[in-house]
Amino acid sequence: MSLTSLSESAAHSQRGLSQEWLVSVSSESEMAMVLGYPVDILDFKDPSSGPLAPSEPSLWGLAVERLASGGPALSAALGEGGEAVRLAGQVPREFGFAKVGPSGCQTSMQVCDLWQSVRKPLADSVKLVGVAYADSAAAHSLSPEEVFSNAARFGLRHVLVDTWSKSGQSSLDILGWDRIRELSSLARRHRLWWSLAGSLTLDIAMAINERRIPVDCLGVRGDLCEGGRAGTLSETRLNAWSAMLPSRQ
Ligand SMILES: O=C[C@H](O)COP(=O)(O)O
Repeated sequence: MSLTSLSESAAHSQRGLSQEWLVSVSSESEMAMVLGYPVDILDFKDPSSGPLAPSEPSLWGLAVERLASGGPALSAALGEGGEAVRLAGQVPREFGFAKVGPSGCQTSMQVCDLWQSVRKPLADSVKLVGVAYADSAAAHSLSPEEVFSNAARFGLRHVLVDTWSKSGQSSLDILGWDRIRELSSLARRHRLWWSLAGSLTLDIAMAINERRIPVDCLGVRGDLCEGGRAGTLSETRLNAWSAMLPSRQ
């Protein structure tokens, strides 16, 4: 869909997005820009270095200073494996969430060991989010269904489905509607808050709502940028998404 038709459909549609909205930012200036929009979760990552690559921890500290008097919940991408374990202790206790990638974890024991190692140095106030990759074979990781079940058994309350390859294929392209609906049921059954991300577009977000699939949060980066997810955030695209969040206008 072109940007013009995107804005038109947003402006004229009676439909809206009912989920929480997570937006990933990579710099102080992007953070400042996004704070002008009705974002629920401000997520920090370095999109040019991988699906879940961490931004500089100094940016986390700046966010805490900037949002001392309130604002969206803060989230830090910690990367995968050992990198996440090393960084976990630096996540400020004011952050709401820390996300760890499961690439290379091909058994329940491996993913639970990773969560255990990351959770230990995390402040108690920071909720650990178990990430599942839609393209799990490419990431050499457990499937989203397996991650959800393990997360529930391990005691996590938050999971996020993302894409590992960032090849342009969305989570929907990879999983299809039936599997997304089943993941939704699985999350409900396990009482997990779940977020869907992975090259989501506004069209996909609207289709999720039209189909009334219970997703708690939609995570976005690429569709808000000019020049791909490693490019720059676009006010036009942020406006188009915001216009679909009528309850928060
Ligand atoms: O956590 C959410 C991700 O940053 C989504 O990134 P993406 O929309 O570029 O796949």
